Amino acid sequence: MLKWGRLNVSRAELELANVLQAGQAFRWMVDEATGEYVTTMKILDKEQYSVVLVRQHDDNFIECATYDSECSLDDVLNHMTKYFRLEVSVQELYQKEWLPKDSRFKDIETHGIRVLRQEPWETLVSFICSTNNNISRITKMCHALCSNYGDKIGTHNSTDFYSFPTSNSIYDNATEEQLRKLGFGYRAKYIIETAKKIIDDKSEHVAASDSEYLSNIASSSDYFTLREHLMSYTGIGPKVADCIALMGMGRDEVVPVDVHVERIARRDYKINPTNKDVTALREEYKDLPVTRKKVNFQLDVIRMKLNEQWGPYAGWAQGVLFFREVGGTSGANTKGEITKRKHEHIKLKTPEDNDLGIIHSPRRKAPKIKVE
Ligand SMILES: Nc1nc2[nH]c(O)nc2c(=O)[nH]1
Repeated sequence: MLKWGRLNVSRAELELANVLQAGQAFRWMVDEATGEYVTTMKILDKEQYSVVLVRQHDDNFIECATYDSECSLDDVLNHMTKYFRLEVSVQELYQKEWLPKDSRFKDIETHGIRVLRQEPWETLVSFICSTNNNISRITKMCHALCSNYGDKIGTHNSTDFYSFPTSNSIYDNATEEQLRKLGFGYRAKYIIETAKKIIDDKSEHVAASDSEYLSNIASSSDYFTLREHLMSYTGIGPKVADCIALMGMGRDEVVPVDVHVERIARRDYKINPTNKDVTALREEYKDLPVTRKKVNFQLDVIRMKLNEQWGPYAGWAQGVLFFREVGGTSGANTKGEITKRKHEHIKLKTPEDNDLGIIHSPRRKAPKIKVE
């Protein structure tokens, strides 16, 4: 029998549907009959994964539970408080940080969007999968990694749930050919090479796990050193590195810039990087060889200017605008299907160029894609 515990949080601060399956996290499955979201995670600092459930049947609280009898309800609630970053009030950020600095926020609702604090290793691999990809396919890849190379942790309503595989498990068991067959395309090579490099890095730094190693790097590095390090892995460019820093390492000020954010910056903020801006950045990065090679200087000027515009939680402001810009999302359900759907409470827009491929017309019927 599951025991559910409550976390007091309003829908304005957290709307599960808009946060768990909208481009930040890719392993939550929704049970459409009950509205419960299910995944596996390492509760607090436990080594093992547990099956975790969350639901939101009230406007003022969410409920959380686990099948893991070794975890107390308090452990689950403490863990989920950290995962959802409930110490941060988005309403307060909106009123005190964003609105005073940026009058455009007058017309912007936050829709219960907040930035998650996910496991660094899982975030890193998920965002390697996100390159030139859409949410359906990223979700499918993350589930395929877990069911092929992770450990079975438990079952909920006849659906099996797996751990996210370690770098060792991926490197020892996966081949590039297998990953290609599972639908990873050119990212197959990136994942295997990154797993290998993390294994080498971990052994050099005596870290117990992939995430511990990455957390140590994050906590001892400033933003530029961290990004330089993340971009030293195959398949990680500046946008992916920034997503990992923001959503997997708690770097709240970081603004990932992709086509959507570039469009917002140029269209709504009239940010058009000049040669002078670019030259200044080139000078700043002269001792960062990976950054110099991988960064797109124009986009990096945009990153910097949006960071200045929105302040210490600029990454959260990006999350709100990113969500608004892309308009729709996709997520897995516990029947093993991935379905497209519109965001909660917002109107859909017309798609233009969209590398996440998640804008869709409200009139078009959403296709169902099987998770293998
Ligand atoms: N909030 C954001 N979510 C994302 N998902 C994804 O693939 N990119 C982004 C992003 O830039 N922001």
